Amino acid sequence: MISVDHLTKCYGDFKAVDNISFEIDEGHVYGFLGPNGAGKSTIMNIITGCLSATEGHVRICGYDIFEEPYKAKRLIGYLPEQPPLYMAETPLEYLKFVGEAKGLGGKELKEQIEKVIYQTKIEDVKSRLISSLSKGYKQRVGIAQALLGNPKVIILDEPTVGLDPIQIIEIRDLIKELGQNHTVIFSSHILSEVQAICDQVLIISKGKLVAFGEPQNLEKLLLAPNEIIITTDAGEKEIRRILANVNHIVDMSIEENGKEYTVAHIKTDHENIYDVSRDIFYGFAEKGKALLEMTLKKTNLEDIFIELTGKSATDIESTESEGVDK
Ligand SMILES: Nc1ncnc2c1ncn2[C@@H]1O[C@H](COP(=O)(O)OP(=O)(O)OP(=O)(O)O)[C@@H](O)[C@H]1O
Repeated sequence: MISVDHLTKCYGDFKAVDNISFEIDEGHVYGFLGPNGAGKSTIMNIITGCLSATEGHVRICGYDIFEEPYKAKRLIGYLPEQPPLYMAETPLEYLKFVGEAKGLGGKELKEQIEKVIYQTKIEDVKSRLISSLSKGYKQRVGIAQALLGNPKVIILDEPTVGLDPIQIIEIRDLIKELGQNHTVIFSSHILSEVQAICDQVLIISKGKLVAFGEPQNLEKLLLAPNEIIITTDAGEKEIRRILANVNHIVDMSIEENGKEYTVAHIKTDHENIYDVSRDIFYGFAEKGKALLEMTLKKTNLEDIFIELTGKSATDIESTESEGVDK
């Protein structure tokens, strides 16, 4: 349904999104999880056609967002981080305005407005000025405008930020409900939130996609080793040739130190690092090159985990063993 292919976005010299690729299937709730500044909003703004990309492609149901923006954008409803609300209007007036801008009119517009007001539970406030509504209700009005036109995909950028705990629960429930009839993508920097709502989670850090998987495996994904360090007697060119045939390598750096061996740091997004280390082993064996040493290491994923949860792996282990003792 959504295909993101080698997407990169630079702001001047700064790479906010770095060569990201992923596929989104129909009918699930996807969470973009990452610390502040990870690049979540930038990716969402590009997917929705609000921002250009430096490199790469985004296709919505086969339509390229840059080449066929009209067809692609009709399939998406978007709530940006700052909801584009007109404070001096009522939700009814605002939804009429947005609906008309989306090409709706007459009976169809009236019916759709009634439907989104019902779905987002804003019936009681529909005739009050938006400026007088609580943050939670303003967010609901923002979601209502995204639903107009019945788009297949709903994209919500940090929809629970700034809400009180009760409003947060209500918006999370609403997202789950929307997931029954739409493909929903939302962003968050709260691990427990995406664990509670999503079918699939994409973890973004420093502009890179560092993990993609089911929420129940998230902690495992974040705490698993994701770097393989090899020492070999092959040279840099040969290493690159061999590793080009190994899947799930997302990054590598090679130190050729002028001695008879070379050290390569290889990063992988595979949830089972042994599948990757096995392929590397056979790749070198096939070419008759010795692997003198191979080490598996956790890199930045544990730091991301700590940033998202405030807990370290040791905290998690001690909580688990406390649970066992009881
Ligand atoms: N217009 C811009 N010009 C320069 N840098 C930008 C611009 N917009 C975003 N950035 C930078 O790009 C990086 C990614 O920003 P982005 O807003 O996409 O992150 P995010 O994951 O959505 O974070 P947050 O949750 O804090 O909004 C940040 O370092 C940010 O400062």
